[in-house]
Amino acid sequence: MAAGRVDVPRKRDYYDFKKEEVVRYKNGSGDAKLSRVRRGYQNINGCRFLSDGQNLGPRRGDAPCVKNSEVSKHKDGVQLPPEKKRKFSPIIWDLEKEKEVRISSKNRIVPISSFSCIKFPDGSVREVSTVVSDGGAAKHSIKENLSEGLEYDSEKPFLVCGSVGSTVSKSPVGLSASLPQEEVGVDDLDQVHLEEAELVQVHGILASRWASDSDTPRDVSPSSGNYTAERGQSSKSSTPESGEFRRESSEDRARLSGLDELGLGCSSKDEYAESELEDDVMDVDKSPDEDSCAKQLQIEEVAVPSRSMNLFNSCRSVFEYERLNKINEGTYGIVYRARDKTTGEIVALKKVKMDVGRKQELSEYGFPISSLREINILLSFNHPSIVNVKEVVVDDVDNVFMVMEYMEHDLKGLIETMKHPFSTSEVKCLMLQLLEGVKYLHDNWVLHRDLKTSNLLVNNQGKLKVCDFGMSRQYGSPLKPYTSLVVTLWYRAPELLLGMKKYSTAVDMWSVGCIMAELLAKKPLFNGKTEADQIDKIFKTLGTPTETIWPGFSELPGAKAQFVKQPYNLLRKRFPAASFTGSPVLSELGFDLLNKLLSYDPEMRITVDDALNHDWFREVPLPKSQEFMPTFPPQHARNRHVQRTLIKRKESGRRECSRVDRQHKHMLYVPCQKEAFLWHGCEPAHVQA
Ligand SMILES: Nc1ncnc2c1ncn2[C@@H]1O[C@H](COP(=O)(O)OP(=O)(O)OP(=O)(O)O)[C@@H](O)[C@H]1O
Repeated sequence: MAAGRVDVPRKRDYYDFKKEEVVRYKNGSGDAKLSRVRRGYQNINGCRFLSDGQNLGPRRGDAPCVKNSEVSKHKDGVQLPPEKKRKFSPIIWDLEKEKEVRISSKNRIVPISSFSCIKFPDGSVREVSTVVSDGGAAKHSIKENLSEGLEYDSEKPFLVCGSVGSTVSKSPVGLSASLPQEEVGVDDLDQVHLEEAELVQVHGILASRWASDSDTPRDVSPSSGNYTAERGQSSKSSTPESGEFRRESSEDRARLSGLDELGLGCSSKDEYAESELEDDVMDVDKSPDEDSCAKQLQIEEVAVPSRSMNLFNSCRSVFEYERLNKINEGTYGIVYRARDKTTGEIVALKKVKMDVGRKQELSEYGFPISSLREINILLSFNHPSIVNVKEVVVDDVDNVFMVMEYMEHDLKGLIETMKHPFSTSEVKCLMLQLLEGVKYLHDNWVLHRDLKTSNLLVNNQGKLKVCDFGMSRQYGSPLKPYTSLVVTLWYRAPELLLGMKKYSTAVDMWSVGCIMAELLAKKPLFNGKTEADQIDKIFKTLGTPTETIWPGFSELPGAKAQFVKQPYNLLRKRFPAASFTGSPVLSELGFDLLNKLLSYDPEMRITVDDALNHDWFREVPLPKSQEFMPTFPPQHARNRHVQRTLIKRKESGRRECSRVDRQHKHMLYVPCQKEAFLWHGCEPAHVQA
């Protein structure tokens, strides 16, 4: 944690129920703090205060109260999120800027200019517009002194504190640094798009914690390309950046060099860090000056020529890799195993699907937004429990591939093929790694929103990594309404099923609970076929919620329906302490954790930090160490086994695979697809999927 920063129990600050609101107030000293009014008390820095000032202390399970003096403050005394460690900062999507930055799917050229507000060492904030035309040197002008009327001195170092990025491209694909906030859901892509487009109307960036973070600094800075990489893990960046995974070309460098001469860059890392701090505060309490800066600049943007930058232009070619076999296919990507021709390293190549269900994304933005989000987030993240994306490569027909570290299995496939469930100590090992990954996401203000066993990769070294960030998004304070059409049905939290729009990290924790149960039982916990069926299954096991156990439940949009009346929580029956019937057994502590992960009230649901500290991980059997985790034949080998079986069948004259081995059903699933057969020189006509 950075000096002066304090971890705050965020989930308690950002929920939005009818009876409680996240509010900001200013105390006598002018310090603005996040607080919440609920059930007669305010939550300030983790302590509950009655209206008469009496301190009730922290809530059950909360960390001790934070003293005011310990609270990290910026100039307005606003609490700051804990320091985040990243490879570098992700792009921020700004719906407000959508029109300016929208990528035309036809010509893929987006005219847009960039600007920045700069903060001088003396504290004054001024706006600088930057005009970079193709091939031309950068020109910029100081539009106005926004705060104190000080003279601009280009010799002085300064900090850049806010901007709207810009980017353009020609082939193969153009991407914008300021991308809109629409969501891509699993159920109905278009609907999700429209829904979030409507809901997240204004201030895409500027209104959120992430919003006001600077991007143009790096955008316009000559060191922009290297700077973020250099900062590496030490950067808690909540900043949008254009061209993050772009390699800086000599042309770009030349184009940007003029900015350097004029001092348009961060002069030191420390200053940059300070500027980020500034941004967080600006985000929360944006001054009219800053507002006017933004407005002014929006007008400016229309008029000035654009800077042209192609994010994928200098990507390596996919032909640097030898494609070995198809691993799996998801909704948004086809994943192949491949070998780096130069190093011989085995990698996974995820080809971004540009077709199915993505028409609207393509016509609107020229590139699937969910894939861009995934690329952006994964490139910026660096954690042992998050799949590592090494680079992005392109082919000669505009296909984009993510090059990821190769993992032999996904948990879903493993669970389906294993004869016996994981042992308790193996489940603990996997759960700890999963929770570490989720903690990293939540600490970095990202919701995964699609945690499920098929998105958890496992290798033969016993490592677990979270993948598939197509549904993930950044969140902040205050919460904004997001689509509830997220998370694959079986792992979807009840608040999402009931239509809550302002949700937060608890949705991921529910999914973690479902995953824990699945690991123990070797089958999904709630496998509903429709949303109604899913709710029904949850209520039948956990009991129908009431206002008492879930305050605010009855006010949720979906709560008006007639639900099954089941007054008891029957979860323990499915996970007894001892069993003679083959049910998965779970100790008191294990059940306590599972029960807390599956709490109805998202506010009461256990946080990732508390889950990681749960005593279940400290009781025997202790978590197995990774090196002692069982190994399994890799998926492609299992697929090859199935291929051989199918080819044999073909050779023996059988026209169809009439008998599908239940145990290997999932293996058959992949090779039964046309592409896999063509790959292996087979014909799909001989196989029934
Ligand atoms: N790095 C990897 N190494 C090995 N296999 C992988 C890797 N990444 C993904 N896979 C396999 O590909 C499958 C699909 O990947 P992924 O979930 O990223 O695609 P998707 O199209 O986003 O899927 P979804 O339909 O869940 O949205 C995974 O379930 C896993 O089996």
